[in-house]
Amino acid sequence: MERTGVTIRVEGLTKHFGKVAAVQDLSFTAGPGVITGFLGPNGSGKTTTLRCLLGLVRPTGGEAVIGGRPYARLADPLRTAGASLEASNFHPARSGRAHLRIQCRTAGIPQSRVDDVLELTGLTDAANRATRGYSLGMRQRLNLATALLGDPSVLVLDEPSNGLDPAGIAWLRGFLRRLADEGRTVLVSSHILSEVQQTVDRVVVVYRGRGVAEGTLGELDPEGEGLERVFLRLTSDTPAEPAARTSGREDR
Ligand SMILES: Nc1ncnc2c1ncn2[C@@H]1O[C@H](COP(=O)(O)OP(=O)(O)OP(=O)(O)O)[C@@H](O)[C@H]1O
Repeated sequence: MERTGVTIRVEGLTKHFGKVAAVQDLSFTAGPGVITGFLGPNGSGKTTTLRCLLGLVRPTGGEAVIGGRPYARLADPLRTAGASLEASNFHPARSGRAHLRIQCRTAGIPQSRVDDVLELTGLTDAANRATRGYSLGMRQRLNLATALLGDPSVLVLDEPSNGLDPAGIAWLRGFLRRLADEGRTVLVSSHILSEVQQTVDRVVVVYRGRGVAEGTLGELDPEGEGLERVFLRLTSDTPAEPAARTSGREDR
């Protein structure tokens, strides 16, 4: 299917929760056909940024837009951007299939998509089981299936590998690659660079709410010192990076 690329753009994004500066003047882009890793340690503002992008949290300043518009002003939001944020609370007695059917009905998406996304995410065999019996990995797959219902051009996935076993992580890698190869924009958050280094093309690294690096993996590690070391250096209090040195402190 021919897709027109849709770019994610975050510009000067700032979000304060009371005295906590969760995100501070963060700017980056994520473009079509590319998997962008959004990386940072716990509490560095990743989820808050993704929530701003999806219109779930109102920024204190700056903007986060999809195809030039805030999520709330997209003409066809579910067909433009699909999201999976943290492990959702599915109704425990409802089957995966029933959950997806309800989502379709609510969003005006044809029910025929349910079987498509079950197949795509490898959940067909478990589709009629109640979600209370789903493992964390199966819940992640159901989250992904839900995000894909509208066949969106943009996918925003918060820690999608959480709960997946090694085979599941390998599957996710190939799956995200296919989605990007179809021309979609894929933004994936993670705690650890080494975890996603085989999956992503580019990374945006945040620390204490601020952007500290953006580029391809090669650009981030020109000296070949190892991505794990680069990540730890960028996201520690060692005064190596100006952005890290000037960032505010907040408590979890
Ligand atoms: N609703 C909220 N109210 C108050 N503080 C919040 C709220 N949401 C997030 N924070 C704070 O903002 C900071 C950034 O949190 P956020 O969840 O965005 O980080 P994260 O990088 O996604 O972390 P993790 O990897 O642990 O999920 C943290 O200090 C967190 O405690």
